[in-house]
Amino acid sequence: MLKKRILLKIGSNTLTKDTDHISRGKIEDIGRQIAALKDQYEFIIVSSGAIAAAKQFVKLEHNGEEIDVKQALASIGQPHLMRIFQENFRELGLFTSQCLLSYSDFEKEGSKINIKNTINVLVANNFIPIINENDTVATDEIKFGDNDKLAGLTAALLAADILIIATNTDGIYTKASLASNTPKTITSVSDLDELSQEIGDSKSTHGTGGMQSKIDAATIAKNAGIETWITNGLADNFIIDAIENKSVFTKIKA
Ligand SMILES: Nc1ncnc2c1ncn2[C@@H]1O[C@H](COP(=O)(O)OP(=O)(O)O)[C@@H](O)[C@H]1O
Ligand SMILES: N[C@@H](CCC(=O)OP(=O)(O)O)C(=O)O
Repeated sequence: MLKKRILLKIGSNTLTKDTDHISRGKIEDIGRQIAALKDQYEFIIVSSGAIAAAKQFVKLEHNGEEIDVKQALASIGQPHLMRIFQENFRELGLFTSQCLLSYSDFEKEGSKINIKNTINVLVANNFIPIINENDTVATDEIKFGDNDKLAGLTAALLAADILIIATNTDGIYTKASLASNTPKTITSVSDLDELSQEIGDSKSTHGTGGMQSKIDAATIAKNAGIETWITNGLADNFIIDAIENKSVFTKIKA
């Protein structure tokens, strides 16, 4: 049976479960679901969380918002993040690998071919590629920190069937419901311009992109014929529940 390919993007807030620490429990929850689904689905992960991982181990002299400090934190945290993935996934019989990519790589035909070939070899050999931005070389101009777009570009390049963006809300809420503090999810939509009208510019503690960047990622996916699901990664079993339609999330049709 031909497996469906899922590109799973995990935001910093999902990985930390909205705390100051990377949650081993959440990484285990994700691994357990991937293991349960592995006969029908193959997974490629885009994971944020390098900066969040570093903050749990170090306090740099300048622990500010400067781009070079964030880049240094990402460099410190990325190996810790990968170690946590590796330790938890190995217990479940899953193998992981790391790919660090830059936006500029998606502008070079040669690099795109290499990314595609490498990841296809990894997946064919049952390794789960875990992708993050190559934060050391990223610059302000190419919008450092926004892994949603990276997930959209990767899903398109690797011809995923579904792009799942895990965040800390039950998908995208209507603006009116947010204003009245009774969040109501937009469950199915195909007009992305209409959807953008519903978005506020708020972000959560560790997040960088906010909801608009998830819609930008969905736009890239849609143009490549890929459906996007925006799901609540804080919930246990969120991937399987979305597949089985047991949870409330936003489906952006291709
Ligand atoms: N219409 C909306 N529905 C849901 N969340 C929204 C909406 N508009 C803005 N947001 C904000 O987007 C945040 C998710 O994006 P972000 O903080 O970047 O998280 P992540 O780390 O998962 O990428 C939500 O926590 C919320 O504050
Ligand atoms: N690439 C960096 C920043 C990514 C980030 O925070 O993005 P997101 O949580 O998807 O809004 C990291 O791994 O910490």
